[in-house]
Amino acid sequence: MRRPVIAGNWKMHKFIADSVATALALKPLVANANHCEVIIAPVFTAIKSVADRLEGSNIKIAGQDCAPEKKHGAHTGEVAADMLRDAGASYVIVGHSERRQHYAETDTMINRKMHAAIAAGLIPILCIGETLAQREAGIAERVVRGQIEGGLRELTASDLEHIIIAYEPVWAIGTGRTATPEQAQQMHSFIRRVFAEKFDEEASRRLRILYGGSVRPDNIAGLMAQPDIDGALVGGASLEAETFARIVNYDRG
Ligand SMILES: O=C(CO)COP(=O)(O)O
Repeated sequence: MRRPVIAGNWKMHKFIADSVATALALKPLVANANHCEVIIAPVFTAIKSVADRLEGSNIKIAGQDCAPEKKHGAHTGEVAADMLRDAGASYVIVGHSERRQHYAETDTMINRKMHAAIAAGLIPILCIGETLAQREAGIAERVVRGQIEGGLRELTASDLEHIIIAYEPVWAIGTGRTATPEQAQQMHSFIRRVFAEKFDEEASRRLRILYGGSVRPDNIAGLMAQPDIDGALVGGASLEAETFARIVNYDRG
């Protein structure tokens, strides 16, 4: 059985005080959510404050990105994976489409970040997904396969045990246009097949694949009912504690 993961990506939102207030409001609302892992990803500057206030709770912290370098050094503006860990994070989002699109992150760079995250003891959440143009051109699967192969290059079997993949079709992010549960399921099942083919059948059965892109309280249950959807990476709807808690506490039938 794969334990579901519901993660909130706060992107570049919230000052420290608001981050802490949202986290503290969320805490009692998800305290009984034993069916899943609950993760929030605040901005770098708020991680330590949020982590301190959530200590002992069932909410875990993710960074939104990390440096590709493992060793500390002259890398202005970067935050090392072990620094995130030091601040209280146990997960890190890697290769989000906004970083691929707006900050020119390549699969090669994303692969280095995966290695750095794992070396620091963080669980990386590797984001993959095609653009609308790629879907319309009929190359969505080819793109996703390339992102899996590129992103996971030279990871060992034991590394692969610990990663999470998030399928986030770019056309569904922040657009209100969610993939249908069937569209998402189709790609999730493809991702699991590629993973089994490239790596190992057994690990592919344990791999958790999250869906991201306009997830809301009213569409989460339909997505989670699909056999290969193991959770969600939520953007906009994770910013408000009450709304995110409704997603975490989705109707499990
Ligand atoms: O990018 C996302 C999560 O990483 C999804 O964002 P939205 O939920 O706002 O569409």
